Amino acid sequence: MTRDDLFNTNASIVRDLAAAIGRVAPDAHILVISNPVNSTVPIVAATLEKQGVFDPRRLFGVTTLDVVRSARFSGEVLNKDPASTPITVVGGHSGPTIVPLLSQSPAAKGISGEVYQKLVHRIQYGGDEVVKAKDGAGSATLSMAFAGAKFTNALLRGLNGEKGVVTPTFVKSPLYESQGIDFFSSDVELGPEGVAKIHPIGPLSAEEEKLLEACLPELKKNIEKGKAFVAQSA
Ligand SMILES: NC(=O)C1=CN([C@@H]2O[C@H](COP(=O)(O)OP(=O)(O)OC[C@H]3O[C@@H](n4cnc5c(N)ncnc54)[C@H](O)[C@@H]3O)[C@@H](O)[C@H]2O)C=CC1
Ligand SMILES: O=C([O-])CC(=O)C(=O)O
Repeated sequence: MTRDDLFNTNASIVRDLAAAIGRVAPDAHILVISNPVNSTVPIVAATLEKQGVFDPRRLFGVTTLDVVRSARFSGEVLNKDPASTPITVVGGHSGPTIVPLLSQSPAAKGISGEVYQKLVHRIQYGGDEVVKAKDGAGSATLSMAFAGAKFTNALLRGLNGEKGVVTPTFVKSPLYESQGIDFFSSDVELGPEGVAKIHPIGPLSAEEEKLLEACLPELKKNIEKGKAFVAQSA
């Protein structure tokens, strides 16, 4: 079971929730956790667009668990407290679309070879590992609660006017729009309106260039699938 398999169940639920939000709370900030995030975020956007109330500053796909896993697993490899190994993760939220930028971390940039390959694989497939282990009984409940709270707190700090609150999140983004990929996760500064500034992804290592190459076509498919679902909905 991959996150994309959840599409058939979750797409209509997310669409209907988005339509209700558009009707009764069009100014709400919407934090989407339901999978597949790469498709459900475009579904929310397209639904709100249909209603004429979409504000891209207020819609977020929660990819924080990938950031939490990256810090945790890198910390294990380096034998360091995860708090001291923060990692930016860009792209989307499923397998090959999850691109951890270890080269940008002073602590993790030296990890290489087989250890690097295994670490990246574990970050990309950590969620699937949990889903398999729970064998039909749900997903990463507690760590998602932690990640959801972490992202929500960051957003609330930004909304309250705190400066310099920056974290990766999957938003409507200009970074790869020219390639038909108009949603992307990268570091985003959060401010009084929600999205204040979308940061570029910065310098990549040769390995990360390859990871990004694998990410983009998959992400494009996932986004298009979400949009097509709303276009076909009555
Ligand atoms: N973004 C992320 O990093 C993560 C996303 N997830 C996603 O979060 C979602 C929930 O995961 P779990 O809590 O493990 O699943 P779960 O199966 O334990 O819980 C799903 C809940 O949704 C309720 N539900 C079903 N249909 C509904 C409807 N039409 N309206 C309202 N509620 C409804 C069910 O009664 C159940 O309580 C899944 O889509 C999962 O893939 C989970 C972990 C991490
Ligand atoms: O795959 C799932 O349903 C859960 C998930 O997103 C994760 O743990 O990252």
